[in-house]
Amino acid sequence: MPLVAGVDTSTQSCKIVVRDADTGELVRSGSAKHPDGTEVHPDHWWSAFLEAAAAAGGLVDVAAIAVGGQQHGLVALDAAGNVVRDALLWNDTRSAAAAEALISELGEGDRAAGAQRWADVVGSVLVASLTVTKLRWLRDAEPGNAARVAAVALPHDWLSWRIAGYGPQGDPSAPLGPDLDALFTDRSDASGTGYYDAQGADGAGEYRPDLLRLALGHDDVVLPRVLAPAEAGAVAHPTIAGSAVDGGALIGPGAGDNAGASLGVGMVPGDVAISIGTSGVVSAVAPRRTADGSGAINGFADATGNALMLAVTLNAARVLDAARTLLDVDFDGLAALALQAPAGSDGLVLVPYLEGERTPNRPDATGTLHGIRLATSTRPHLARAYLEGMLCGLADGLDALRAQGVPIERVMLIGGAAQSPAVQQIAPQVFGLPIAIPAPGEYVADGAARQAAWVLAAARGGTAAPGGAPADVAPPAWSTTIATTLPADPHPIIRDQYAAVRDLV
Ligand SMILES: Nc1ncnc2c1ncn2[C@@H]1O[C@H](COP(=O)(O)OP(=O)(O)O)[C@@H](O)[C@H]1O
Ligand SMILES: O=C(CO)[C@@H](O)[C@H](O)COP(=O)(O)O
Repeated sequence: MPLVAGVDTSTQSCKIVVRDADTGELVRSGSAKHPDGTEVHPDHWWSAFLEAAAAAGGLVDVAAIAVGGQQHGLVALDAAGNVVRDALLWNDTRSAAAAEALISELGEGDRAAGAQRWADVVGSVLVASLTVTKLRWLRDAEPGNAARVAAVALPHDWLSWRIAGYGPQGDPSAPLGPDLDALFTDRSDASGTGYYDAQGADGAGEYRPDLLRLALGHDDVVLPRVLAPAEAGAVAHPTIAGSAVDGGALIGPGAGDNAGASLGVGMVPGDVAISIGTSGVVSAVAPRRTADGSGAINGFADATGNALMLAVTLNAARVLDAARTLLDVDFDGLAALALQAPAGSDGLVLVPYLEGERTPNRPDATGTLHGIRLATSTRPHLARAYLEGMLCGLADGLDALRAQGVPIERVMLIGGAAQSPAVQQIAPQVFGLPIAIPAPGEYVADGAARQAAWVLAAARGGTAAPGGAPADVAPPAWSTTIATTLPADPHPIIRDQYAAVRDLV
């Protein structure tokens, strides 16, 4: 019974699951919080990882480990392996103007042409979330830091590198030192940078140094090696994981968190996952990505060789956190209040752009509460309006997927807020579709663990560690338990009144 570990270094926390590689059975788990904010020193991710590993009973006995993580965050390293500044996260909107500038430059002044060109080349129209826009912001706002950039990594790449024992020069927790060439990543996270074409080089994927140079002003930069789906990138340093296992613990390529979740719940074409975590994500796998010039759909890669289409909102679980603070209730209290008000909340509508918005691209927008009257000035109406507004943003994402011709046969609801009974009751009303809710779990970490088991199987098959994913070793067939299936319960009024207000913002 070999054990594998999966890590989710997400926006709000680090979660680790240890599973049986053969059966997928959960053996133990742990988690630790990340600090708030859209700008974070990566050392916090490292200490949260160590704390979560300790809470999970340690990692000495795992034979393989893989890391899923929040996408897009800019981890810019200097030649000594130090970060040149705190990492700018996916939900930091300061690079919105940089995104517009890069779009215009690729379109030679024609925004629509530029937007389509970015979508054609890297799968996505640029918004402030994407790493490439943060590099342009750095070039313009902090030229000294931009000049010092010797490598650009993403949160999951950086954490995998640290687990392998690399890190800043002189740091006792990084015995192998700052070898930048040892950085590695996978297609899914690389595809969210804005300088990686997941379908280029005859489908194998390739970096676009020309786009990196356009953004940063130089391309004298190490980029993490992009591994094949079941390829080991390194062996974990024995002080961190695998010391009790022959040969040490293999480190898998890892994944962007949404690709990790897709692997964790076992998504196939026709499945759509709606994740309500810090981000709201509507995602679907497909054989090839679309190139949506409207920008609503990001054409990323998944962790198995397919494409992963995503519509992402900045305002999801934290909208509900804000409602809890406002109404001074806990999770159950918020759900109970929301379910006391009728569908449509008697016309009270929240457009929930509490942190600006990414889809639609309104980085500077603020939220709006519309339709407030004496009769709707109640705690239940307010609670329900917050829930409905947040879900309407995701329903727009579903429409955008449909508009790209992505088939929607089964919808699964995941992420922290999917556990809310009010979300579970109101989501089928807003989406108008039946919804499957997997048993509560950490699906990004589970996907990473499944990848680790895949890497282990491939290595034992003798063909994939390191050097390439063998076509003959499939991901282990772990099953996902669907805890609840909810029938469609369409209440069109909710989306109709939201649509009437959304564009007034
Ligand atoms: N029962 C619940 N009702 C509503 N929100 C919840 C509930 N449980 C957790 N959450 C919210 O889910 C979020 C964390 O979800 P998660 O998917 O772990 O996020 P992330 O991966 O972005 O860190 C937090 O904002 C938390 O408040
Ligand atoms: O920006 C995206 C995807 O494009 C987000 O999904 C981030 O990857 C953050 O994820 P969570 O921490 O909310 O899970």
